[in-house]
Amino acid sequence: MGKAQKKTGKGRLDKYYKLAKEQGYRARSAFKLIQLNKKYSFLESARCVIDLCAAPGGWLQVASKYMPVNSIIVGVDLVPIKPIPRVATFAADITTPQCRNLIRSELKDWKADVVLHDGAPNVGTAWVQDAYSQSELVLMSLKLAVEFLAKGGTFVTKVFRSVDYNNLIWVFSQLFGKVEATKPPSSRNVSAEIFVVCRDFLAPKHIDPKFLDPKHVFKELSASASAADKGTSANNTHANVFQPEKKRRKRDGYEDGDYTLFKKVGAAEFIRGADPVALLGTVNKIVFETEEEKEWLDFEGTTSDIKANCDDLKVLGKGDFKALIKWRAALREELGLDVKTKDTEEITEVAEVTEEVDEEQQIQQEFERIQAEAAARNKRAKRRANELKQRAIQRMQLQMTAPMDIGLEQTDATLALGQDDMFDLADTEKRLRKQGNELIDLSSPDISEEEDASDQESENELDVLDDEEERARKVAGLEAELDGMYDAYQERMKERDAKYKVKLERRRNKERDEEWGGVKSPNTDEEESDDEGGWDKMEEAKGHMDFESDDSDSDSESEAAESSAPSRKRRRLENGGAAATAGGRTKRKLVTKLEDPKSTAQTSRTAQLWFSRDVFANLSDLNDVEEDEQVSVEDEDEMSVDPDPAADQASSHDDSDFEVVPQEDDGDVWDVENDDEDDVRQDTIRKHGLLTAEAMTLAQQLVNREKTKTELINDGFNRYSLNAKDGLPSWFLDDENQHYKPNIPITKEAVDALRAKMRALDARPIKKVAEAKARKKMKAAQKLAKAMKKAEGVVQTADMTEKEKAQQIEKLMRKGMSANKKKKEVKVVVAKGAHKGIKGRPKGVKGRYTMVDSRMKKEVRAQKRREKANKKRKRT
Ligand SMILES: C[S@@+](CC[C@H](N)C(=O)[O-])C[C@H]1O[C@@H](n2cnc3c(N)ncnc32)[C@H](O)[C@@H]1O
Repeated sequence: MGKAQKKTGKGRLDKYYKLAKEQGYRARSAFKLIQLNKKYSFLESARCVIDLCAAPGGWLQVASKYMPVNSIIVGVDLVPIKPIPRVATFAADITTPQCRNLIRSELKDWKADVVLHDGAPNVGTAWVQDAYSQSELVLMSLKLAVEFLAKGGTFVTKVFRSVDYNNLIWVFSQLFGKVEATKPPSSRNVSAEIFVVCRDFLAPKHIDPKFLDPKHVFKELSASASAADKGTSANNTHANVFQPEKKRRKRDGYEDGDYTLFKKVGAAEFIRGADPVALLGTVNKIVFETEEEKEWLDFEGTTSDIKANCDDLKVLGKGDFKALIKWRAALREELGLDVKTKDTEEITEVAEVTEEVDEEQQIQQEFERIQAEAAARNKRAKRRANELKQRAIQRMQLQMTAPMDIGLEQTDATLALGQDDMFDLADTEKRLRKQGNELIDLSSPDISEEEDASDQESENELDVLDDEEERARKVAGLEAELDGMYDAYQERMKERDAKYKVKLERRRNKERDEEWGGVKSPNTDEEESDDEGGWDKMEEAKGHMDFESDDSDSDSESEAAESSAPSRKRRRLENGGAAATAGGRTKRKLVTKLEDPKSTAQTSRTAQLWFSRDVFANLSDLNDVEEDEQVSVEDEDEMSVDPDPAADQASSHDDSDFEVVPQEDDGDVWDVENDDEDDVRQDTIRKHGLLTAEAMTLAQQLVNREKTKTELINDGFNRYSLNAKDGLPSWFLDDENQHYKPNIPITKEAVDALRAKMRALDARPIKKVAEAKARKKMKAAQKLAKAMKKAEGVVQTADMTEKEKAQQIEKLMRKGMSANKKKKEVKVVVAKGAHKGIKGRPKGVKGRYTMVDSRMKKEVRAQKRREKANKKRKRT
C-alpha cells in the first residue's frame, strides 16, 4: 500500500482526496484522524505518539500539526515513509519483536500518550482472509500499545466489522476505561472499517497473554460463533417448516460425514419422534417401509394428500406441513400414544402461534398490497390528468384549443376518478334523497335488520342504475356546458380578433368556391341533379339535417329569441326528444320554402325569379304544392318521417300556422341550403378567379378533358361527404371542418398558373398610386384648359399686335403645359472627402446640384426625430 497505491480508482477522487491534495496531506486518510481528534481531542495534549502502520504518513502529518511543538512522534510501517519534520520513522513489521525493539530504542524511557493504528493488510487476498489479518494486526498493535502506552493513554485503532469485532471490543474494554467505536465522516460508507477509540488506559501490572493472543481471542469467537450458528440453524429448521417461503441458503456446508443431498426417514420416526418439526425441516421424504408403517397407510387420516406430502417434503408449503402435523397428532391418538404430552402441546402451540402470526402477517401484507395498489392507481390517474392538462395547455399555447378545454378535461378526469366535482354523484343522490325522491326508504323503522340487508343489496343495484343515469346526465350536462363555453369563446375571438370575420368569410368562400364552384353552373344544376341524382341530393340531405338541427333550436318562439349559446346547450339536453319533433320540423321546412319569396329575407334571388315566373301566377293553392313537395322530400329523405300526418295536414291548411322560422346564420359551416350561394360563388370566381391550387387543378382537368363532370361529381361521394353531423358539438364540427377534408391532388401546372396569376396581381399598381396619377393628369388637363381659355382671350384682344399676342399665348401655353413637365432633379453632393471645402462645381457632377454638409444630414434627421417625439408627447 502506501505510496505505491494509485489514486485514480473510481470514487477515489472524492472531496477528501481533493482536500488532502489541497492541504498537502499525503493521504486522504489524514482527515479520518483529524475528525477523530476533533471528537476526542487526544492529540493536543499528547507529548508522545506512536503511529503503527503509518505509511505514507498522512496521520503523522496530522499528528505533527496538532501536537505541541517538541512532541515525540514515531511512525512505523512495512514500507519506508518519506521524512516528515519532527517525526521519526522507520520501516518494520509491527508483528515482529524487531519493530518493538526499534520503538523502544526510539522512545527510550518515554511512554506514549497516544498509539495510533490505521493498519490494513495488503489487499489481494479474499476479504475473509483480509478481515482476519486485520483483526490479527489490530491485536498486534494492541500488544505494542499496552507495552508503550502511559496510564490513561489513548489507543486508536481501525477495525473491520467482522465476526471478530465483538471479541476485539471485549478485549479493549478489559484494558481501557472507555471504549468507543466511531466512523468518521471521511471514512467511506462502503468501507467495512470502523475506528475504535480506547481511552483511559488502565495499565494493569500484569496482562494475561491470552488477551493478546489471536488464537485465543478469535478461537473463542469461532467456537461461540459456531455455537450461535448451530442455534440459528436449529431455529432455521423451525423457520423452514413454518415459513418455507423464506428458505435460507445453507452456507455452512454439509454436516460432518453427511455427503448426501437426499434424506429419508421412516414414518415411525416422525410419528414417534420428539421433534417432528425439526424433522420436517431437514428430511426430503417420509417412507412407509416397516410393517407398522405400512399399516398406517390404511389409517383413514392418511389421505392421498398426506401420502403425496410425505413423498417430497421439500416442495411443501406451510399448509401441507400443518396437515402433516395434524395427521401425526391424529395417528398418535389412534395409536394410544400420549398425545396430550407437553411436547405435542408445545408443538401445536408453536404451530398455532406461528399460524396466527402468519395470518396476521398475511392480512397485513394483503392490506399493504391493497393500499399500494390504490396509491398506484391514484398516482396513475393523477398523472393521466396532469398529462391531459399539460397537453391541453400545449394545445392552447399553440392556439389549437380554447382555455375551457382544460377545464373540461379536468372535469373529465375527476369524473373518471369519481372525485368531488360540481356534478358529484354522491351529493346529487343525497340531494335527491333529501327532496324525497329516494327509491328506497332506508330510514323506515319497520324494516328489520335482515330486510335492511336485502334492501341494501337491491339499493346497491338501483344505485348502479342511478349512477349510470346520473353519469349520462352529467356527461350531457358537461357537453352542453362545453357548447356554451365554445360559443362564448367564439364570441370572444370575434371581439379580440379584428380579422376573425374576414377569416371566417374567407373560409366559407373557400369552401363554396374552390371545392365545387368550378363544376356547378346555375343553368345546369337542376339537370345535373336530375341526371346524376348525386351531389345535389347529398347537399339537399345535408340541408335537411342542418335545417332540422337548426329547427330544433326553434321549437318555441322564446327559444328563437335566445342567444345561440344557450340554445346549443339546450339542444344537447333535449337531444332525446329530437325525434318527437321531426314531423314539425319537416312542416316548417316546407313552410319556409313556400313562403312568399319577396317577404323572406333568406330566400334567394334565384328562387325569387323562379317564383315570379308567369307559370306560378295562376296557382291558386300553394298548399297542394307543399304537400306534393313534402311527399317527394319524404321519399328522398327517409330521415324526416312525420309521425303525425293528420296534424301536419291540418297545419298545412291553416295559414296561421305558417310562420317563418328565422334562419339564424350562426356560423354553421355545414349549412349549404342557402340558395343564392351558387350566384355568390360564380360572382366570386368571375371577380377573382380560382384561388386555390385544388380548384385550379380541377378546372384544368375539366378543360383538358382529363376528367368529366360526372367523374367530379362522383368524386364528391367520399368518406368526407356523408357524415352524420347530428348531435356533434360545434367545436368538434369546426375542428373537423378545418382538418377532416379530402386531400384533393394538385398538379404542377395548376400551381404554376396560380403563381403566375399572383405575380400579375402583385405587378398591378396599388390603388393609391393609380389615384395619384389620375389626379395629376386631371390637374394638368384643367391647367391646360385654363391656359387655352386665356389664350382665346388674348386672341380676341384688339389692342395687341400679332407678335405680342403670339408671345403672350406661347407664355400661357408654356405655363399650362408646365404641369406635365418633370421637375428637374437636383443632385445632392455631400461635402466630405474630395468634395470637402471646395468652391464651385464638384468634379464629375453634372446638372443641377446642391452641396450639403454631412452634418446637415444628421442634423436634419435629428430634427425630424425630435419633431416626431414632440408630436407623440402632445398626443399622449
Ligand atoms: C491505510 S495505510 C495507513 C495510512 C496512514 N494512516 C496514513 O495516513 O498515511 C495502511 C498501512 O499499513 C501498513 N501495514 C500493513 N501491514 C503492516 C505490518 N504488518 N506492519 C507494518 N505496517 C503494515 C501498510 O503498508 C499500509 O501502508
